Amino acid sequence: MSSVESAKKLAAYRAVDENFPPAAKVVGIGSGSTVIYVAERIGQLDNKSDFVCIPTGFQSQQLIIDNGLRLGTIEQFPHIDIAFDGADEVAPNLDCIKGGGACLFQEKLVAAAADKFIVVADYRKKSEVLGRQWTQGIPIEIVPNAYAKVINDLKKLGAKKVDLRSGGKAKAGPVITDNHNFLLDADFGDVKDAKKLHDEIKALVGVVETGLFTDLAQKAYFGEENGEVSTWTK
Ligand SMILES: O=C[C@H](O)[C@H](O)[C@H](O)COP(=O)(O)O
Repeated sequence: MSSVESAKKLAAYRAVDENFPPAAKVVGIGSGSTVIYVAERIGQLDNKSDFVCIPTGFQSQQLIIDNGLRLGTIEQFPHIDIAFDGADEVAPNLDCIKGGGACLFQEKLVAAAADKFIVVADYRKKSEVLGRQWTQGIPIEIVPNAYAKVINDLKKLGAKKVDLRSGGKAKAGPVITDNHNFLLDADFGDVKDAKKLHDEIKALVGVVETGLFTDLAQKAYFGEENGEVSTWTK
């Protein structure tokens, strides 16, 4: 296993071991490559028939099923005890950039419904200022036919570059999210006030949600290159 992969696993296992409430009834499962290990660890619990897991997208749903966990929906269980998720970049105040894997809307829905939101990541995600490590831009989910207007709006707000995320070799044309929307990646450089920028972007007609997660995470676990785990707490 590479050092990055083992860092992800260490962070995920430690986060579950230290935070999973014994009496949990509803648990949010995020998306991405780090959360794979969260689902794996939760799947090793003896009491896994005692709680349901709420996914944040298609991949997350598969993780829940593949690890023998009970699947529920956010419509059935709008109050979540604890949610675990990865991040593309994390600032010391626990503001995050998320959505590198196109799952940001359902991730934010689950995080906002959770009493406790725990971030798991490897050492590359720590950042003094958002926008410095994750340089491809802030992921923004938009209604498809609004893309040209929202690109213009984002440039007026100060974005240096805005890309409509493409499917690359896997799909000609834009990435389609689990909610059948498009994604923009907007490069604002250093993000000094994530809440303010989120509010400005969210106010644009056509924007569904932004990948700026502010005031949501209570603790972040980082797997380090040397095999240790460090934490940041709000
Ligand atoms: O859309 C994807 C999510 O926000 C992921 O949680 C994020 O991209 C981090 O993923 P990974 O754990 O693979 O770095």
